[in-house]
Amino acid sequence: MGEVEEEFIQAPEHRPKPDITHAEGIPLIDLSPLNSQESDTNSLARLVAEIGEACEKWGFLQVINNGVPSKVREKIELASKEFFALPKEEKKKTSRNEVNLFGYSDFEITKSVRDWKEVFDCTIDNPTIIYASDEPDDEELKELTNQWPEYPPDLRDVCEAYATEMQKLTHKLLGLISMSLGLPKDRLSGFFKNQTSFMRLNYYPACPAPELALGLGRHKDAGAMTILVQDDVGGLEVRRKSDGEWIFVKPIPDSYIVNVGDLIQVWSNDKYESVEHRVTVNPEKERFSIPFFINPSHSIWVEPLKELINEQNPSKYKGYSWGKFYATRKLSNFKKLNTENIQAHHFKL
Ligand SMILES: O=C(O)CCC(=O)C(=O)O
Ligand SMILES: [Fe+2]
Repeated sequence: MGEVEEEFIQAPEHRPKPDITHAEGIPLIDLSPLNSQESDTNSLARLVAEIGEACEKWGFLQVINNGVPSKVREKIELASKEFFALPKEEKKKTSRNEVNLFGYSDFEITKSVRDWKEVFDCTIDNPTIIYASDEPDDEELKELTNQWPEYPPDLRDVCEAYATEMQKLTHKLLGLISMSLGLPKDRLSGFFKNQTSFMRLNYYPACPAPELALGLGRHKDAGAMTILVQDDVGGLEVRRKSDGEWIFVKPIPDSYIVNVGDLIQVWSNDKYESVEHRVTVNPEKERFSIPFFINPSHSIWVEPLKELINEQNPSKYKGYSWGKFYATRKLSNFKKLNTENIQAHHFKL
């Protein structure tokens, strides 16, 4: 076991399997009905039904003809490679810390095991408002802004251009998800005014012990929804709802992977579940990915949507403050936790 340090080694039951199962099932959804001006009501209704089915059966889907220009994606992928290729001392000039929660880090722990990765985080709203502390009664707020490295000099511009495109895609998807729940198109979008959304550049270096370590341990995304772009190396695995099997998500050029996060699970009162996923590493190849985490305002109280609950389908959650949840999560990056990190399922009734 000497090939990687102890802190990266997963317990035997969480190690990747040598024979990966390829996902035929993760639905591939064509968003072109949204792009044409006079798209007929039938094609839109079909799209809404496909989205609903994917959210219910998989919690994951991939979208093509998504309206995101390839150039915007190519530029951020290139800039990300340039940034992570820099010497560690250079990258560490933008290290995130308890004051600056956004920036570079080579240290993240998921479910008590260290991930084989480096990240660069930046927030979307400038500034982003969050609660200053995780104390329930402390109303003090603080403003978060980004730190940008000197190299590559265009990193800020390409991230901002990418974020603009992701916002457009976010609102298309939130509209489709709302409609698929039988709700007005704009039912969810209001939660995202003064959002706490952020994006991350992920770098998974080649790993000498891919059978022992993971690039990112099993987890669910705590926010509303995530839109991810991955390169052609592959490594993302999703836990299939039907049988709990880990399924490899095959890279598809120009597609974006979308997954339901814990908040959509709560809002939909468990109709759409947030699904576990993880990232395996490769002995020869490094891998890059870019998740865009869509999170509501710190002021949002999270609970099942009233229209979706009734006597037959009572609320499955007690409400919680997104802002306090988020502050607890963000600050926990800088604390050594002996207990499980805060999770949406802790609010289950
Ligand atoms: O790198 C990936 O493919 C997945 C990343 C992810 O799940 C996350 O950062 O939450
Ligand atoms: Fe994730």
